[in-house]
Amino acid sequence: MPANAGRVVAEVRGASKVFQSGDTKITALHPTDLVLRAGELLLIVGPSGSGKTTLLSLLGCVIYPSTGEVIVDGTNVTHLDDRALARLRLRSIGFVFQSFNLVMPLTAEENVLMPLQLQGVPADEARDRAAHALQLVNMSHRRHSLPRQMSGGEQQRIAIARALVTEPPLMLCDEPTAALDPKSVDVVMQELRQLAQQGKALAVVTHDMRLVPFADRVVQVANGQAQEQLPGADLDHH
Ligand SMILES: Nc1ncnc2c1ncn2[C@@H]1O[C@H](COP(=O)(O)OP(=O)(O)OP(=O)(O)O)[C@@H](O)[C@H]1O
Repeated sequence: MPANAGRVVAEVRGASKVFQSGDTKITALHPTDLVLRAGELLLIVGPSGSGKTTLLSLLGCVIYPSTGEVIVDGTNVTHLDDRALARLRLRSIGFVFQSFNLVMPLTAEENVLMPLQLQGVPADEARDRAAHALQLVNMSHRRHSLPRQMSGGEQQRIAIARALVTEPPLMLCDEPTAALDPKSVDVVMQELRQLAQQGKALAVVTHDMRLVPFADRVVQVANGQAQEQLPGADLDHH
């Protein structure tokens, strides 16, 4: 077990989100409490429009809560300005998306180098760290490939390497397997599981109930209400 296992990496305390569009207010998420610790993979499931992405966006410091607090990597983000929030995201959070979001004209290695270049890491050190990240997702042999020369599963593993190269304690994944064939789903989820075992905290939003066996904990969101499922509970299949 990694030394940091059990450390609280992200916490949502009574956080809610209300979106105002014209005269109407939409409560995307009712007040929610959630603690995410190092060493665990949390799955966030629920039907379309239920509030999953809103919860992930709060954890990701992409939006501010309407009420309550969000604490990431020891920092209460509620009162940070946009720039401080962006710095926190770059330092503490790795994002993985459904559509990989790789930069197409760049090689796998160049994509993984990008966050380090943004952080101003010296070139030699950056190359070593990118090589290590590619090794962690077993993609060293494809470092010179362009995204279009790789399968969806391979591209997602490069995206995971890019997310973890800055060594963030928190990784947030939005439908990371939605564009993948079943075999690649398995490979990608194994990679994410392994990262949890190495001490990262991961939250994964999905519609896909087949991912449940890879999770340590499952939170189900319905109509903006998040509820933690007890292990072995019979989950609604949406
Ligand atoms: N920027 C916004 N402005 C107004 N309403 C929003 C905004 N973002 C989300 N919503 C609304 O909040 C509710 C929850 O949305 P959210 O994206 O969190 O759902 P979701 O569970 O992630 O859905 P999906 O699985 O389809 O991505 C929805 O009713 C949505 O229309």
